[in-house]
Amino acid sequence: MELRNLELFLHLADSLHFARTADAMAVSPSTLSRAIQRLEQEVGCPLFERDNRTVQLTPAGDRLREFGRHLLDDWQALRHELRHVGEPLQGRLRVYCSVTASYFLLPDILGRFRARYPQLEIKLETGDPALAVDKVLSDEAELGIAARPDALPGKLHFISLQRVPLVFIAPKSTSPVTRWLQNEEPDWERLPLILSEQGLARKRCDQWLRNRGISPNLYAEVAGNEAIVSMVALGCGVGVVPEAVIDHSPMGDKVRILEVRPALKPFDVGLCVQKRRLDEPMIRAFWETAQQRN
Ligand SMILES: CC(=O)[C@](C)(O)C(=O)O
Repeated sequence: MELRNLELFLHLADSLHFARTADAMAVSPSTLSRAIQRLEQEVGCPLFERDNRTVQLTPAGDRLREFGRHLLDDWQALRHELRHVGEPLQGRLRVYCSVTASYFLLPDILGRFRARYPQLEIKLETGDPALAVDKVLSDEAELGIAARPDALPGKLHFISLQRVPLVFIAPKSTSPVTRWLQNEEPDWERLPLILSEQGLARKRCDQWLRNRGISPNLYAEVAGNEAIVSMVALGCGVGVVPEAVIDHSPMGDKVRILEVRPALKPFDVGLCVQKRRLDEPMIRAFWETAQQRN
């Protein structure tokens, strides 16, 4: 079956008027008649009932019309898809994450992504991971690495990459805070605390303190977890950070994890993107590369 004949047939099935279809499809009336006859031979039955004044579809014609529309739609879609296969994706993708995430979660995804799409430019912004979800929602970044919020905004897609415990840390060496840590139970009301200024870690810690009726002695509020490790290592106080931040900190061996009960709820760290932007080829390509990891 010739696709061109099918196209002529579909037009005629709508117009039910030979001269109009011949005109609209820029063929002579005899070419149109031959095309329809040919299709009728191929399907083995009449597609139209014609008399001198009217043209009507037969039930077989009706079926062929339905089939033909799907076929042509699929064909168009396939052609569109194939035309872009092999074309290298180009453009710029903005990714936002913490410095820590750029050490341990991003290289694996980014490495595979770069190998596949070398033409794409990645613009990486690092900062407080508490801002990652907002950066993505406000279109300041296409992708972000964040701890999964307790209530994930409906507009966001999230893939988990790693579970990361959220822990209290204290300086290893003797420091002014040591005296508040000598008893089995730290003196929570005196102990200087170094916390994130915002975000999930802060929320979980505030909740933990509240549940135990502790009014904390807040020493510093810090943007980004990396600096919390540094301040704790210097002996300024006790902090709360995701464990991965200690593992990748140059000061990591100068702090120790405090066993607390109940433990803080761990982070589910992953990649987020706006659902509505997943149709964009670059974003989709990154997303698929990230997903293949799991
Ligand atoms: C949320 C996140 O990206 C990390 C790895 O936990 C962090 O940097 O704090």
